Amino acid sequence: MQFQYGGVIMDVINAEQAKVAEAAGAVAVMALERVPSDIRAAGGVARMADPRIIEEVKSAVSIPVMAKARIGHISEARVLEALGIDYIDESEVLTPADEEFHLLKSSFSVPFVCGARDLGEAARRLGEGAQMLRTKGEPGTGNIVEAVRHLRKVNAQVTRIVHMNDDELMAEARDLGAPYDVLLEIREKKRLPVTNYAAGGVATPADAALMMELGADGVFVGSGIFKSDNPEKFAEAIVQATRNYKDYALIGELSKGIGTPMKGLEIGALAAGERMSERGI
Ligand SMILES: O=C(CO)[C@H](O)[C@H](O)COP(=O)(O)O
Repeated sequence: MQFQYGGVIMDVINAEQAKVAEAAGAVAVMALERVPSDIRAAGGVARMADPRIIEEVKSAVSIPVMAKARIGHISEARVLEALGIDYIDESEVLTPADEEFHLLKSSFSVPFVCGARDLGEAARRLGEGAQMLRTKGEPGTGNIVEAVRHLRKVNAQVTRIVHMNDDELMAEARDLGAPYDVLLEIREKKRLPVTNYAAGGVATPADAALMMELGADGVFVGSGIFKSDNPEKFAEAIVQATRNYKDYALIGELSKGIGTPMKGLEIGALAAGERMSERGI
């Protein structure tokens, strides 16, 4: 299953939030225990959500339901597969279970989305069988700067390999730590072979529009909606802004009096080890 161009996927922690997301026009919801800014605040180990909550979310909406498993946590992923979830996010937002190996996603019947900061990470996740990508950004910060950095980087690297000959491509595969056949496919298609949504730090309608402007196929939003002071309004405005990202007058209207966005975090203020995007590379 590939998600539509211009779609928004929203993190939700219960059935009530899932209904808000569906009513706003989200193309899918992501069930998790806490949104990333609350995961940061809580500290400790972040795990797969309670299956009961996942089932409640599944019963509350008719759009696809995703859920997160820890990186390399084969058993969490198998449990989610058995629950009949539509997509699994092998996510750096949760505490990694395995610091060396990602899941062999091609051995599952359920599709996976994975995060990447650059083309090497993206190609490795595709080589393992991911069927959707997302640039990582820095989740739970409400700060778009890392999402911009990662999206620009992946796109620049794709553009670079489109112009390479076969010898150059093999050396690039070596340098990126990327499977050669995945790079061949990207060169042939002149883009990533799967849908790539931007994630991590989208906090306003204009942030979502910026991701589309920079070439994302859609956006993931978690904290930016449910840690704002008006989740319904933010959810609707972010969906509209993502779909109509070139309609700047509309985005201005959507942003008027929308309320207070989530409080953001300066990336430089994060202590060593607090960057979720550095997990699972
Ligand atoms: O991991 C995710 C995507 O799969 C989260 O949905 C996303 O990163 C949320 O970040 P934020 O809370 O900053 O919107």
